[in-house]
Amino acid sequence: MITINNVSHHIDHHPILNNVSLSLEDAQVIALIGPNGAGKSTLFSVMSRLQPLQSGSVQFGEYDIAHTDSKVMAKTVAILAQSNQLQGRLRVEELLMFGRYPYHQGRPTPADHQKVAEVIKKFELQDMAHRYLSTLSGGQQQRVLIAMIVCQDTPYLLLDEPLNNLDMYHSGQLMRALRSLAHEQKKTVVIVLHDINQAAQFADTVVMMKTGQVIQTGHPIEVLTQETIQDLYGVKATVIEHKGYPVIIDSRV
Ligand SMILES: Nc1ncnc2c1ncn2[C@@H]1O[C@H](COP(=O)(O)OP(=O)(O)OP(=O)(O)O)[C@@H](O)[C@H]1O
Repeated sequence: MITINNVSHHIDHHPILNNVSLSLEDAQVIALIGPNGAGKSTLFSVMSRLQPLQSGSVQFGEYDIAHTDSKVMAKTVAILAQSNQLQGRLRVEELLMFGRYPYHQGRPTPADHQKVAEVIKKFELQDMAHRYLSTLSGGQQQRVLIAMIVCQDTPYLLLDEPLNNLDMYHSGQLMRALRSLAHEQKKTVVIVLHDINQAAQFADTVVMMKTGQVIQTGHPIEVLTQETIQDLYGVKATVIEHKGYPVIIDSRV
């Protein structure tokens, strides 16, 4: 369970997060959606301790982020930030092994090699496993970064806009892989998504944020309505249902 209680955050006296409280069950895919500047990345930064917690509390299972050792946190929460600099002189499999660092501390064991091999297969990276990161396309680099996060094998994963640069095939493949991590391996996956239809199709829970506040939380079919889309984005949309999940069409023409 992720428990966020009354988290507020200011930057230079400007309120960025305003009393955010959330209780999110484990073993599900949670999509965090909302307009640009809503505070999604800031919430992730605070949750993953990239920015200090100014007020309130955040707990991942039994671990309160304010009182948990960094080594324990590294085995509890993994984050993909919105922008990442990759060291080009590393090969793909070396980067993935880097994700295992909290376990091997620089001396990989057969179990670490096995985990890396498993993730390479799951994310269909076999053809590029030996290539240098500098030779990969933007979308390929993004897929490799996500695979590294998954190698970290934490119960909680926070991914900020993981579909950036991914084509239709790889977006769907990634969302399915994340869903299988959540439902089969009982990981809790929180993803910031701008593609509202990916959230509608693949998330178990949607959290809507606007101006630093959570305005709605629930199953996609309950919360992704014409009214909430209008409220969230100021967009007039048509919402239809397909196989039990909503499909949102921008009806401004
Ligand atoms: N270092 C900073 N200094 C000043 N303002 C900041 C800083 N970082 C973020 N902000 C502001 O905080 C607000 C929330 O930003 P944040 O990046 O969390 O939004 P977001 O919901 O992730 O947006 P996007 O969808 O555009 O990535 C924005 O208004 C942003 O301009």
